[in-house]
Amino acid sequence: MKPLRVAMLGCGVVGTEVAARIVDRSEALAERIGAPLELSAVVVRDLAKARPGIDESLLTTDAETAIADADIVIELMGGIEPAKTLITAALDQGSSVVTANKALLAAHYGELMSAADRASVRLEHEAAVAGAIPIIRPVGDSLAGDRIDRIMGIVNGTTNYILDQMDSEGWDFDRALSTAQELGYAEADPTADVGGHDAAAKAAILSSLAFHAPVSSDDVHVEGIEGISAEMVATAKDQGFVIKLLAVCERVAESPAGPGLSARVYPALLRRSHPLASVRGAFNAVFIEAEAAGELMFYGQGAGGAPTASAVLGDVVSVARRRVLGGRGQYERPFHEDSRILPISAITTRYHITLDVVDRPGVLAAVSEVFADEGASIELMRQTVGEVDEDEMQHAKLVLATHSNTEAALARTVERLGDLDVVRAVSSVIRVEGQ
Ligand SMILES: NC(=O)C1=CN([C@@H]2O[C@H](COP(=O)(O)OP(=O)(O)OC[C@H]3O[C@@H](n4cnc5c(N)ncnc54)[C@H](O)[C@@H]3O)[C@@H](O)[C@H]2O)C=CC1
Ligand SMILES: N[C@@H](CC=O)C(=O)O
Ligand code: NA
Repeated sequence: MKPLRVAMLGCGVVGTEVAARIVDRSEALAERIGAPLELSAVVVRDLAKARPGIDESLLTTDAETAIADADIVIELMGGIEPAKTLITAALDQGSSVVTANKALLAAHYGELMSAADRASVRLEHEAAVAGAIPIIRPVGDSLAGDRIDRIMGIVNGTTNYILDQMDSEGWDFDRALSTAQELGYAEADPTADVGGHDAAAKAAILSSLAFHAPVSSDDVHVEGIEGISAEMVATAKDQGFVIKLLAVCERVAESPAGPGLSARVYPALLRRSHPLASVRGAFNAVFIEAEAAGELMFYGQGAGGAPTASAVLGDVVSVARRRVLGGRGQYERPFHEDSRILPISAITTRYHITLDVVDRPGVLAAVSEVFADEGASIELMRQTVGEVDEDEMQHAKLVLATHSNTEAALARTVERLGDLDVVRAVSSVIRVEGQ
């Protein structure tokens, strides 16, 4: 059978691994597809850069010609433009596209999927969420007959690596981040990882698929790990917790703002016995709660060249098979459910609040009064003796674990605690997830 021509756009950490495998595994891939794959072009920015293992004659800076000449296009350059224009051109001419670009998908999911639909081709993106872990197909296809109620996961390898190295090795933030970059886990601009935006893009894609409604990255409440200090990591550890950057996507049946969907990303405490607490390094894990299936858990490498290449190549085999067999496969489109996104203030969570207080009678009463006023309640309070300051005032550290309450009530409580005379500083506020 005639070879299927594959153009690859971008040849960095992931692209290098994908190109090498298309060549090295050509026989096995041809068997699985029913036709050989031919890497027809590798679009790069810099032709002079050494790329061991890649046939130099394939390198080009001319993306348009490479696409025009291809049956399948793999987009691994990242970013919104020119990726969006190039993918659209590929789809419009009838080529199937495989991408790992979550930033682009989370911003323009509906538009790009419609372009694929119009041209009766596929736009596959398994690598865009949780790297090597098969999660797009399970959520979008395998569970399409069920009702997904909640997804909670670690979906960013870089931040999990950073938090894990701080927790287990006592590394500082900067050292952990630069090592994550060296290992190929981080985005070209690592503030996307650290600021939670990469995880938010993944939460948007998962929410769209799980809830059959358009959810974009702008709909996701995002907090990153910039504010997580070595002290917070150590305190969490002392108390039997670990800090993880979590993505939570859920259907909320009741809230002060009514029913709706919530998608959010923030660092949170998990008990060390929680299954997500043992997710180390750049690994990811995703828990799904579905009405009929019950609980499901997916675990594996969420970042890095080779693991991501595995997901990309799975998609390449899938779209190539379809070209051989004919037919485009089924898409659910347009999304048919309401995407009423709830504000974070309407969501129910729990907080751990650490206060630096003056150690004198009446402190606990003042703190408790604020909680009572705001309708929030304390589950646990722990006080440890602090330092004596320059005014010879004895300080104490007060850690308060709250019961579940709305974010609005907890935020107001924290604000009012900070205004109390006896509170020198609100040292940290962090949510708690899991049992
Ligand atoms: N590195 C990882 O672990 C994972 C990455 N991804 C996604 O995969 C994509 C690629 O990521 P990496 O390989 O890590 O990034 P990278 O930065 O290592 O590679 C991107 C390559 O594309 C090239 N490029 C960018 N714009 C270009 C243009 N206009 N023309 C030609 N070449 C261009 C860059 O020069 C670079 O060599 C991104 O969308 C990323 O979000 C997804 C999952 C995991
Ligand atoms: N930068 C991302 C790469 C994979 O999606 C991450 O760290 O998870
Ligand atoms: Na995946």
